[in-house]
Amino acid sequence: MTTYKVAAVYTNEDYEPYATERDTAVAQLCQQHGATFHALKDQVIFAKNELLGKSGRPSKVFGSYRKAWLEALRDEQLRPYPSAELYNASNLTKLPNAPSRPTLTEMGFEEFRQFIPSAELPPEKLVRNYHLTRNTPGRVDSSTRRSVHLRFGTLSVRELMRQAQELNPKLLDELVWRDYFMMLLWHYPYTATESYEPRLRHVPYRNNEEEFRAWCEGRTGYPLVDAGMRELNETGYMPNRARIATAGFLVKHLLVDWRWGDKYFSDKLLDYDMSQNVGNWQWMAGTGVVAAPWFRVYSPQSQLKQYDPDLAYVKKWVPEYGTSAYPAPIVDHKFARERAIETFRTAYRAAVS
Ligand SMILES: Cc1cc2nc3c(=O)[nH]c(=O)nc-3n(C[C@H](O)[C@H](O)[C@H](O)COP(=O)(O)OP(=O)(O)OC[C@H]3O[C@@H](n4cnc5c(N)ncnc54)[C@H](O)[C@@H]3O)c2cc1C
Repeated sequence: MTTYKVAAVYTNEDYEPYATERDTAVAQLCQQHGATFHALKDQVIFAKNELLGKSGRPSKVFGSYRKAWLEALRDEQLRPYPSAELYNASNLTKLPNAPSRPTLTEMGFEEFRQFIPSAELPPEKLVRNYHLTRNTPGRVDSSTRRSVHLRFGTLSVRELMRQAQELNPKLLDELVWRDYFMMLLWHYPYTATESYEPRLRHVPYRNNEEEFRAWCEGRTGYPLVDAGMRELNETGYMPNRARIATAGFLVKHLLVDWRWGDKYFSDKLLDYDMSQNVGNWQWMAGTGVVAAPWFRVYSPQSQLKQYDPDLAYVKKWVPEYGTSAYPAPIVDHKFARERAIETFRTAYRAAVS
């Protein structure tokens, strides 16, 4: 600002609390220097205030939000922006004495070889079958694997939405969830670190560190949970069905605060996105703006039978399953289920009275 005469600053809007604060500070700086500041919509189809309920607040029912989303959708909203054409040498002005762009190493990144799915649109066949395959973590083509690209903007959400709109409404639904959680985080930034549901802010979690470590390392003796955690540790990815199983198990079976799990996922997931992670963790814990009922405790064994009946997923990530090297269950399901319901119920009732 002091070196160049800046007329305007353009950026894409970002809803994370830190980003909101940062952009507010930059906007103020621009104002002080007579430059205009423009934060534009790019990462979502409908921005934070475009689809509010009658009360002027976000709807707390996903079905109502989805209905409004679908009704408001116009073809042009799913058209890709011509950014590749506009971003060319003749459109860019070279600043005299401009500092060179820092390299990734200079920014503190280290090289780490890891599988990254293609940034192209997923194959048509996969998208057509998505509703049939999405809950089978043992298949490599069970879901699109595009979350990391949506996270970093290396695939346009508009293009993926358009493909989903043409080929598979279930996939479109999942992408609408993404818009929804982004909007919720902007309106309720405190939910990044606090339960939305005030009656569940004082659940006496056990937070047993040894059990937490066993969960992190995939040593709980529940194979679907262990497979998910081991895949996460090794690849930085975990299929949605396994995220549900591992998150539910941590909060309900082990009674560990959902924030511990949220933090662990944030350290490990390549597609980590605060709005999606917090939204989903609070959903699983029963504490969110939208949430599964707090008394719902999934059985990890029933989930295994339902979603990995031939053990394809488990065999891939937990090769010692079925041998004496595999640990016994860290806690009995029936006992843990009753303990979780009782703990949550007591906390809930105490907060109400
Ligand atoms: C506890 C927990 C934590 C999660 N943390 C994250 C996270 O940090 N980042 C993240 O992108 N997703 C997160 N998810 C949502 C979901 O698991 C991933 O988006 C999905 O597994 C990514 O794989 P995919 O691209 O193959 O998804 P697909 O099934 O192919 O879905 C396509 C896209 O739809 C969106 N989507 C799918 N499922 C969901 C969902 N449940 N909520 C919101 N959007 C969804 C994602 O953008 C995804 O890339 C989390 C889910 C749970 C249960």
